[in-house]
Amino acid sequence: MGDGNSRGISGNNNNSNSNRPEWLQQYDLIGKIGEGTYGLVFLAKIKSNRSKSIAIKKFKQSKDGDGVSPTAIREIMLLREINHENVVKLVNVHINHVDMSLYLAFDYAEHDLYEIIRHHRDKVNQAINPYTVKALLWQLLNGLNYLHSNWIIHRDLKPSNILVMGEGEEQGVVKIADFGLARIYQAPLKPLSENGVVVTIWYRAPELLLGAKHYTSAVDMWAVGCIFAELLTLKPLFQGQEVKATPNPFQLDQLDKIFRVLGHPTQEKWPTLVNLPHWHSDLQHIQGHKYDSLGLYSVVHLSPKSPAYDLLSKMLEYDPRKRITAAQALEHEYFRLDPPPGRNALVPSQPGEKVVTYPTRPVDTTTDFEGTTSLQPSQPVSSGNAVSGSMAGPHVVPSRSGPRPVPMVGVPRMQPQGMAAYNLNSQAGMGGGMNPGNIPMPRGVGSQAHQQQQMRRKDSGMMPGYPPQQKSRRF
Ligand SMILES: Nc1ncnc2c1ncn2[C@@H]1O[C@H](COP(=O)(O)OP(=O)(O)OP(=O)(O)O)[C@@H](O)[C@H]1O
Repeated sequence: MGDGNSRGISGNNNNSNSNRPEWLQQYDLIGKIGEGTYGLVFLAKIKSNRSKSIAIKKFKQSKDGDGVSPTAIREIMLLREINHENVVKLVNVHINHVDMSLYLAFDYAEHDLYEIIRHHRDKVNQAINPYTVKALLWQLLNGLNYLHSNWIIHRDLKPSNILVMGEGEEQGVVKIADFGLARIYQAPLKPLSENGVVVTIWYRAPELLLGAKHYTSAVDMWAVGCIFAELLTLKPLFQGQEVKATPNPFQLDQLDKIFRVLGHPTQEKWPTLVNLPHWHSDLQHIQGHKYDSLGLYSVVHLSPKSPAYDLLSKMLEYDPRKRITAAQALEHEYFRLDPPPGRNALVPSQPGEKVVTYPTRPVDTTTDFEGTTSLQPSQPVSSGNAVSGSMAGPHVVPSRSGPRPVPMVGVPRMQPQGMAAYNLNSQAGMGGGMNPGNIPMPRGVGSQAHQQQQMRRKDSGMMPGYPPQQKSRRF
């Protein structure tokens, strides 16, 4: 760890030369890159290696001010063991012991599927090429197969959680983010959905919507099916409207959207359906209404005989016990046909095919780690401190007066057995204090980025301007 704590979690260890916690001093904060259900995500640079970008996820406190429980910390420590090319690496864990707020530092990825899909739909108005779709899907399944083999169910897979590396050695490599956090969220960190933040239900499996108490890795495969369809059509497959005043987790409109496309689930096809709480409780809407299937193939514009359609329909199988697994999906014929999936998903598959340039992440430089302070852009400083374009995104950060010390007391004494202690000292020097202001930035950039991030959170997916439906194709 950056603080030399071999247990792999940093807390209040202060540098003797400074009253700032050591872990903060490893980073130059660039700005906020996103806001999720549980907190804010920041882009930072490691001071000793400015080509290395880090995404720091700060978990907001719940209204009750609950902190991080030992159980949550144990879960996080386990996540540090996870090591796979298609899963985003958790490189550091920091706890502010004063308010028990939690900071997780991950490897940074420039793109995600939400932005890639949006770029094709709203900017270039053209489908994602078949090779890219296949390579993205294969890598997603590869990472998921690894997580499932390690008994980790993601539970919240959606396009914004599927990251894709930008320029560099790993360009075009998929990284699954936010895995395993659902278990940490459960308690004691309460989701901000209780505070009015929108939580996407579009990728939620029908067994969850119908109140299944025990669920399996099949819930992730349902989400992969929805994402696969969205990569093909550039449009979310099942866009239900979330209703707050409804018995959790029952969402009638979401089920309605699913049933319209796939038809009404039957006990014949899904024998354990009758055991699900909401199948019983809502006789009028769920059992009473008989849906005629629109036909999935007509919605995704695939031939019902195509391997792509075959794979998709196996991912969207109602009965979770019959749904295809990640390991089985990787063996599917779709991946054996031309074009085969590759490591860099963002290169064209055909010679002469146009390379799509995706925009870099907008960075809101007006928000600091506390998530509240408005930073005033001021004098540009020496170019030696400027962030290089490709790594830092299109925007740079305003100067600001100096670091904001986070008081830290007491580190929880964790004794995780057999855990690889990650020593950030090998990557990041500890010299100097946090100095997020040393990077110049044009005025106004931060607020634009903030607006864009807000838009993204509010994006209901019902935006006008979808391109005309793609023609059927077989691949
Ligand atoms: N390691 C990372 N590198 C780059 N961007 C990241 C990284 N992790 C998350 N992000 C981005 O930060 C933003 C917020 O992420 P976060 O996971 O907090 O929320 P979300 O996935 O949008 O929503 P929710 O928390 O409700 O699931 C997203 O745009 C996401 O793509």
